[in-house]
Amino acid sequence: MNIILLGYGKMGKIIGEIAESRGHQILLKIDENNRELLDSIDPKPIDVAIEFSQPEAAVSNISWCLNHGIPVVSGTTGWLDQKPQMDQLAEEKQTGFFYASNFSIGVNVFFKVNEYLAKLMNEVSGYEVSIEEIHHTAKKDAPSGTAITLAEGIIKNQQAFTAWHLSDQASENGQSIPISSKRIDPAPGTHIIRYQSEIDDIEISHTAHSRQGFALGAVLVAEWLPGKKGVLTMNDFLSF
Ligand SMILES: NC(=O)C1=CN([C@@H]2O[C@H](COP(=O)(O)OP(=O)(O)OC[C@H]3O[C@@H](n4cnc5c(N)ncnc54)[C@H](O)[C@@H]3O)[C@@H](O)[C@H]2O)C=CC1
Ligand SMILES: O=C(O)C1=N[C@H](C(=O)O)C[C@H](O)C1
Repeated sequence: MNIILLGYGKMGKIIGEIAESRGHQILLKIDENNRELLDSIDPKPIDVAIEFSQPEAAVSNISWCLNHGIPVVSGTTGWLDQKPQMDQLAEEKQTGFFYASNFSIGVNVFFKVNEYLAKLMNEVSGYEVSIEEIHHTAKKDAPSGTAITLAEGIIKNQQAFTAWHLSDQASENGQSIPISSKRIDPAPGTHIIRYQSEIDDIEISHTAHSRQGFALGAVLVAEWLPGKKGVLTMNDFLSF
């Protein structure tokens, strides 16, 4: 497959290595310093784009791909207020658009465990829920996209919650899940869900040991996406 990388930082570099090791060709590596190359490239040979850039760059990168009919896998976090516009563009252009806050297969198992635990905890009283995420100090957004997905998984399954908030900011109401964001090098990504009561605590966690799992997941999705149309998610890709 012919791949272009939009964003060639920590993630783009590992994705490129994994893609090449699986026999794919990287036609172009775009970062903030060579973006003008997109104006002159011939889009026809491109099978798929993989976009891991920065919150402020995601929308223009994804729009460029969809407007040229190029399927795009995006993992950039921190821009989701504009996702509805990108979803609409993908449907209009009938081009595959796949976003996930976390491409690690292990984290996607963890998302399901979180939803199941939230359902169980809906039936018991006396516990307070909270989320903690720990990432490296270069991370630009807080909370992490993964922490937001975890919060959404709890909100979907627990009547008591309608929102989330950063724990160092005031919450608008009592129906909001606190998320604490810690920045400690070199943490690639740790997420913890805690239910605490007077009597005991229940805790589940996922700890990434490197960025390998995120990058491999993105390449596997990029191999699967070409030929599919419109908005797709991990629920379409995974069989569980
Ligand atoms: N969904 C997932 O599984 C994961 C998502 N991420 C997210 O991916 C994004 C990138 O993460 P890292 O590689 O660690 O960041 P990084 O800071 O190492 O790399 C970002 C890259 O984007 C480039 N860039 C900036 N503006 C650009 C533009 N207009 N067009 C193209 N490239 C541009 C920068 O030059 C840099 O090369 C972040 O939003 C992060 O939260 C990170 C790991 C896993
Ligand atoms: O910026 C990162 O590094 C990561 N970002 C993603 C997020 O915001 O959830 C995924 C992963 O945790 C690493």
